[in-house]
Amino acid sequence: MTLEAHRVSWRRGGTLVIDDVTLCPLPGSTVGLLGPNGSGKSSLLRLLQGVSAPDTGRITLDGADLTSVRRRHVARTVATVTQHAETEVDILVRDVVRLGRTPYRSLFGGDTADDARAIDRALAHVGLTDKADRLWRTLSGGERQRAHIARALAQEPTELLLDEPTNHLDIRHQLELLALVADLPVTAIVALHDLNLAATFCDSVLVLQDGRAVAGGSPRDVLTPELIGDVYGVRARVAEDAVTGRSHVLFDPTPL
Ligand SMILES: Nc1ncnc2c1ncn2[C@@H]1O[C@H](COP(=O)(O)OP(=O)(O)OP(=O)(O)O)[C@@H](O)[C@H]1O
Repeated sequence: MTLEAHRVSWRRGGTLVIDDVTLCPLPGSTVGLLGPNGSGKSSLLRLLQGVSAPDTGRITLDGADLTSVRRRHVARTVATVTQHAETEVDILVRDVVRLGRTPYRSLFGGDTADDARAIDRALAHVGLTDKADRLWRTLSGGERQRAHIARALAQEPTELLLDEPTNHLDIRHQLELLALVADLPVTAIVALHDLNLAATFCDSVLVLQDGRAVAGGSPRDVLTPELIGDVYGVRARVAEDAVTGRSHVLFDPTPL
């Protein structure tokens, strides 16, 4: 399965929010979407999800225009974890995760053995098995975030779109979450602010600035002091970790 953006542009309220962006992830890879606040990361994820359609260009799923693919197929194939997906309704954690199985349901069916297995596996993956029967609103922010990830995993997608999934998470859970995503047999596109997490877990990164893709490739090639200075307006040094060979970004608080 491949979910791709081909030269997509999207205008909102007179602004070109996405400007001629192409993204063709390698199947199974983890792609980091980087860029400052307002650069278009969430907007590109919306287009990839099919929630909004680009004004020009195409989003394709396995080569077919996303607008022509059956909604149920998209709902099974593409899972999304967005920010601000909150509810105060009294619902159990397990039921939140169960929502991921909705695209597999028949109109009158209850849980199948496959549903139960997928829900249990997803809860275990994010370390929430022991909280499955808790009320959702009693979870901490980080636990809620992990429950959202579990919902997406229960869907058993081939494409996973995540918008700043490490928000709210402590460092251990940030690392665990991205390690989990990177190891999943899915193509994951992850909007991230933390350049070091991107360098550690992403196979490739796409950097957006004012809606345009200004750099793309391996974190090592893309995350240079020049690029970070140009795009984020901060002074940085980039070192190579002697053990992993991965880039490590060190920020200098003095202005550029
Ligand atoms: N409906 C809209 N009407 C007008 N402008 C919009 C609309 N939706 C998004 N924008 C603008 O598009 C730009 C990109 O927003 P987007 O949320 O995609 O950025 P982002 O990179 O995800 O930002 P952040 O890192 O702050 O989450 C912003 O300037 C935003 O104000």
